[in-house]
Amino acid sequence: MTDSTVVVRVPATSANLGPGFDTLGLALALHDEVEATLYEPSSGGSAETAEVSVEGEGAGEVPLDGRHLIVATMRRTFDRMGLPRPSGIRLRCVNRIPHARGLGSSSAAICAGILAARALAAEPYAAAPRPDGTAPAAPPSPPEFTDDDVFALATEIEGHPDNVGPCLAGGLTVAWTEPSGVPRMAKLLPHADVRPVVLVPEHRLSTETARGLLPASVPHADASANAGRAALLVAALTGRPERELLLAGTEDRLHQGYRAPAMPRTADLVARLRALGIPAVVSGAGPTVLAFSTGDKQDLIAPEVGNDWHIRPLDVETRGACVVSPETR
Ligand SMILES: Nc1ncnc2c1ncn2[C@@H]1O[C@H](COP(=O)(O)OP(=O)(O)O)[C@@H](O)[C@H]1O
Ligand SMILES: N[C@@H](CCOP(=O)(O)O)C(=O)O
Repeated sequence: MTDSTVVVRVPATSANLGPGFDTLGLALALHDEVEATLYEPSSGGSAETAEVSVEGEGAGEVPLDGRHLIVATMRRTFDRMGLPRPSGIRLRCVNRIPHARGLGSSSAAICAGILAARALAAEPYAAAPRPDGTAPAAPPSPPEFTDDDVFALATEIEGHPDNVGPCLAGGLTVAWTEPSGVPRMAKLLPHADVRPVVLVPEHRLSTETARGLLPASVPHADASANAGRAALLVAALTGRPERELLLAGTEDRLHQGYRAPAMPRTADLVARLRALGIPAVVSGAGPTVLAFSTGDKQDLIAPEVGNDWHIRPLDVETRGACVVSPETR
């Protein structure tokens, strides 16, 4: 059986955008690339094997075996598709999205794994034995695994849909959950004058830690304030951006304040930028800061940012995650 390979390209994302906790997200033109191959191990495939190489962000840190997030996600996707797991998965990862900074690296990895597995399931592959050692059934023809299925599985693994939505669809997404538990999203395109700048610190904060700081309930007045700001922000981002509207539309009372003790330098930088009239928020669960640069205030950002932070103006990624053939990489 010949090896089959796909290359998947996935963007960074900035979630929440201030008031849109677990709802709003924006795709950014900073990408990870993953080359995924299904192969038949020379040992004859007595067990599931994985070989991973990583270049760039996370190199020397993430596991290089079956615990790697993309490998684990690929196996889970084969399970979900009702197909036998492949016996060998080889990954070559080129990572540009910083880890644990609030730029959706885990969501990008999960989306990459699901899209790679879906694409590779379309070709014949060597399947691993069942856990009881018996031979797997011949892979049936791949089932229909829709884009909605991809979004639902990625949300299930990631735990929230606001990074997964823009990672898969590109642009600005509004995500919500149906009463049945099914996640949904709507995609919008921000106005071409929307210019995101991310301010990325060296230090990290895991999303899990940041979520642990949130209270179980919030005052009704705060929920109401955020609903109004989130609606305003969608209008401000999709129309010609006006700084005053972006500033008002990026106010939040639901998560940033509660999380500030875990990222005091981020909270301080957001407050200083906002005092200068620059719409700034915590990107995702932090500690990166996302600012919307408007021509007149752009030069005020750099002097506020310390030397150990990277200032990165990034375009909005309008297309989202995609499978590209290895030849056109
Ligand atoms: N490309 C990747 N390959 C393997 N693991 C990854 C990758 N990207 C993220 N991860 C895992 O996810 C963790 C970061 O996830 P998280 O705390 O949610 O932060 P982020 O805001 O970057 O998504 C990393 O420390 C790593 O364990
Ligand atoms: N809504 C989530 C977003 C987390 O984004 P990440 O990029 O930090 O993973 C949250 O605020 O917890």
